[in-house]
Amino acid sequence: MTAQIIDGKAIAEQVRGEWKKRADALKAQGVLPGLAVIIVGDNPASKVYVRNKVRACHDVGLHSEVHELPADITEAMLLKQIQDLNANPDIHGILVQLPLPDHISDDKVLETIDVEKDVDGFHLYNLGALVAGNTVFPPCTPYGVQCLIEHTNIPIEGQNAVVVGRSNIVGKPMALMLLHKGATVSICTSKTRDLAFYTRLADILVVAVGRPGLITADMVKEGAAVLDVGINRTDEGKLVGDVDFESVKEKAGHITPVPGGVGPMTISMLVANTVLAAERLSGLGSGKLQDT
Ligand SMILES: Nc1nc(=O)c2c([nH]1)NC[C@@H]1CN(c3ccc(C(=O)N[C@@H](CCC(=O)O)C(=O)O)cc3)C=[N+]21
Repeated sequence: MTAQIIDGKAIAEQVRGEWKKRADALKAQGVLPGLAVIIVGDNPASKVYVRNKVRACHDVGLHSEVHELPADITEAMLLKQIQDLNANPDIHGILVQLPLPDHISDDKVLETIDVEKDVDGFHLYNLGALVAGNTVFPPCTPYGVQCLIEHTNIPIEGQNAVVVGRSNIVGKPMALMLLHKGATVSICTSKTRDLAFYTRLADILVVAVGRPGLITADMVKEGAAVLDVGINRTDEGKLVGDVDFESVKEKAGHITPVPGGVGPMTISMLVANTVLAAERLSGLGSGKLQDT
């Protein structure tokens, strides 16, 4: 079997179009959805991602602003910036780009963001709401993966889903979202004994570890949907995922490429969450997650 390649870029654009309608409705009522992105230091990859986020906001007609802070900023000063944005009525979404320098506590930063403006969904309250099945803001990357699965009409209910990776921002929320949609979910890590035993069970395989070539064709069930969240830069400067794309695409039913798969969707979901936040804070529009 040769897999259908899931065109994340095209689906991301379609999703952006859907959220643009909701943004336009808000704008017609005098509310311009606004996103503030804080970036600390000069990590080149972070700069690329932030640029993509700003461009997506611009495409949908949202306000966005980037606050570039020096790598040696104190934690207290960063927290003060967040508090100012919490209080700013023109800003509906706040995102602090990770990773942060070692002298700053990620936890403290994420807990300082107003829960209602936490468009990353990384605040402990929002993580807890997700666990309880009462999602406020779904974290953008797993939300994007779910959206890709649903747009491709891949069934979730009753299916075996395997998530490789257990981070708070991708693996764990991903597993919970699939669980809420009725999948039977296994969470593995790169250290799982006989990882292939689990991955071969998967009808839906989501990989978010950050290790190129981790998943090879022999580890994949014929016809499975394979969603690759990995982003790794090779020595030659090429971007690759965690899945050995060339071999796995001959066996899977569906597969996402890197680049052009999950990455662009992550950014569309950030746009979605910013519009949602603006609806909720203004009391206009439904403020509801749409079924993707
Ligand atoms: N607070 C926070 N929120 C995040 O959502 C967040 C973060 N920190 N830190 C880093 C990760 C990573 N991430 C990506 C976003 C877009 C692409 C993306 O646009 N990828 C393109 C290629 C981009 C390129 O050329 O490098 C693609 O896959 O086609 C990738 C990765 C968001 N993250």
